[in-house]
Amino acid sequence: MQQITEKLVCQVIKPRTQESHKGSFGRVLTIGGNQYFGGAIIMSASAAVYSGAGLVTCATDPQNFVSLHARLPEAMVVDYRDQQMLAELLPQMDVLVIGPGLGTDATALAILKFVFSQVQSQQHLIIDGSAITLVAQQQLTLPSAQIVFTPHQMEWQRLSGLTLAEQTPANNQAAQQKLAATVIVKSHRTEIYLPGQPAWQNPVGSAAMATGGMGDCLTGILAGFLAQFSAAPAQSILAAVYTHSAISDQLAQQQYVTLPTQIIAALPAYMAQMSQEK
Ligand SMILES: NC(=O)C1=CN([C@@H]2O[C@H](COP(=O)(O)OP(=O)(O)OC[C@H]3O[C@@H](n4cnc5c(N)ncnc54)[C@H](O)[C@@H]3O)[C@@H](O)[C@H]2O)[C@@H](O)CC1
Ligand SMILES: Nc1ncnc2c1ncn2[C@@H]1O[C@H](COP(=O)(O)OP(=O)(O)O)[C@@H](O)[C@H]1O
Ligand SMILES: [Mg+2]
Repeated sequence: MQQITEKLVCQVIKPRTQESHKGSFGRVLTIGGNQYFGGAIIMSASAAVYSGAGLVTCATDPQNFVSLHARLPEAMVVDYRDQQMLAELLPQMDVLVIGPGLGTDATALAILKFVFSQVQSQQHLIIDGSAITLVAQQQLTLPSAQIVFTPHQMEWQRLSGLTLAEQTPANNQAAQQKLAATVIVKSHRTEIYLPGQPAWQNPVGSAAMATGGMGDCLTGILAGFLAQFSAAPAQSILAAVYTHSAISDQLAQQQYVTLPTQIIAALPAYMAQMSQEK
């Protein structure tokens, strides 16, 4: 299996063009966070902002508006039940994230179906957490879009029908081809299945990352990278997966556990470091 390298990350994270503005670095909408899981979508939106997305909006339960603004005043908010507002916002977006903390109730399903009905074929759609569970349970037809699934092994079992023991590279690749989407199967050594490519493995990361919210954080990094490094989406996806774990490894030199919020805070410095390496 091909291993992602730091060199690949440096090829993606380049110094920014000075003649630029927030519109140059992409628009992201993160959708999720019910009344119980607000933290998940706050971490996703935060990771998108801290990894450099130009403009980030968060569609969530209004109960999360105050905490989101307190943590992340850079983000705009919208009520995820407000279909009229969502219909206006969606076409402006380069990247959509759906699922962190969305839950699997009727409200969540209605939001997911609405987003599937509105997304356009050129838009990147990152499907995570509860949204993966809903796609699997409800056997939803996937829309035409640039889809990236980010399941952990249990979510991948729901989506692919493969038990953990059956999740071999060959079986995973066959299941990914059936879905006709990019699939990031998250584990200790995460595997990335991109359409038309041999599989990739992430060689970095450790048990210091085994904390709730770590995958929510990854969705935001993926969104930030896809939004601003839009010329090479496959490379951006690989670089985002590596960056998430490499930052944890740096922090883990001094820490027993590395929190998603600490990885988010360290994103700008890590990206500056990578952008300066030859
Ligand atoms: N602060 C928050 O608001 C948080 C909200 N979360 C949200 O909670 C919802 C449910 O997601 P969960 O993942 O907790 O629940 P799931 O029911 O989808 O899966 C969790 C179970 O899968 C098992 N598992 C097996 N292999 C695994 C692997 N490689 N990685 C992770 N788990 C593995 C674990 O034992 C775990 O108990 C999602 O929408 C998620 O985004 C979680 O991200 C946790 C933090
Ligand atoms: N032991 C580990 N070694 C390396 N990476 C890990 C380990 N445990 C968790 N991770 C990483 O943390 C993330 C967990 O994602 P996920 O289970 O979706 O978290 P959550 O839903 O709580 O946000 C994945 O990127 C996974 O690869
Ligand atoms: Mg998750």
